[in-house]
Amino acid sequence: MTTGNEPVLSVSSLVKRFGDFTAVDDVGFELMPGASLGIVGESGSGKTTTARILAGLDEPTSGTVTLAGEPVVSGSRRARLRRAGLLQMIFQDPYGSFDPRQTIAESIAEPLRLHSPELSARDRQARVAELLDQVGLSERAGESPPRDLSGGQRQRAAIARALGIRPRVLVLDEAVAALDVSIQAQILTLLDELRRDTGIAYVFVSHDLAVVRHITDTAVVMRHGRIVERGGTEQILRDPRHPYTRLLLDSIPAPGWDLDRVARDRRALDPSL
Ligand SMILES: Nc1ncnc2c1ncn2[C@@H]1O[C@H](COP(=O)(O)OP(=O)(O)OP(=O)(O)O)[C@@H](O)[C@H]1O
Repeated sequence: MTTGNEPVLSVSSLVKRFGDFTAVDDVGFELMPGASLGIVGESGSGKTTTARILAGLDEPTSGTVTLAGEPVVSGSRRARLRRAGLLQMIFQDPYGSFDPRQTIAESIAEPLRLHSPELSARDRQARVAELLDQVGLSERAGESPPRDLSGGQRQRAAIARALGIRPRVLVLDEAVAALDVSIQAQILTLLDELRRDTGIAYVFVSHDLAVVRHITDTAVVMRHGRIVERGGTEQILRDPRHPYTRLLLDSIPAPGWDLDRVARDRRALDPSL
């Protein structure tokens, strides 16, 4: 078990190769209980591959992941269950992860059955009701199949399902990218509240710096599989050190945005372009 002073998640010297191609190159970071870390970078920078390794969906070529003080090992069902109990992942579009034949409430109950077999049917039902309430979904939404829910409601349902087993870490991969801006704001506010109320920690993968600014305290910037900058999110965004981070910031359309300058800076960073 970890205490408040030990990281709930440690990632060290992580490498992932696909054939000759290195998608993740010597990545390391730590996450304290209740903290929120952003992983930012352009498409193809290795963010999703890193997130998938954390969740056990991909095996690293080398490197280690330690969760709640325990080195993560792959293999047995027991080990997978243990990892899932500590760390859950939320994707951009959770639609495919819901069984279309089940109601949302049934989908939320499923992991409880697996991870908390001691719960009676009645207690499980009560826990599902509590989870729906926690993420702001009505009882009626709980009785609906996933197709009847909006994108924002489905993301709330995915969060409820992930929270059910009380994980220590939630990895969110572009979790609000597919939502309208106003719905994005609602989900981000919900995530803020949940973090405050439960002490859960987030790894928040996003290409959207405005979103990362809202939801994270610290961030790492990835480029070509490597971390090129790390630190407090506000500080990185206010005073970026690496030219690539500056380029990411300059690429956000804003009043006075200079497309030519962005293109020039990009060529300076990547002469092959
Ligand atoms: N299974 C795979 N086989 C081969 N190459 C892969 C595989 N998965 C990812 N890659 C490559 O690894 C690189 C990093 O991909 P990754 O999805 O981690 O980046 P990303 O920063 O999350 O980008 P995006 O936001 O577009 O998903 C990309 O060049 C991608 O093509």
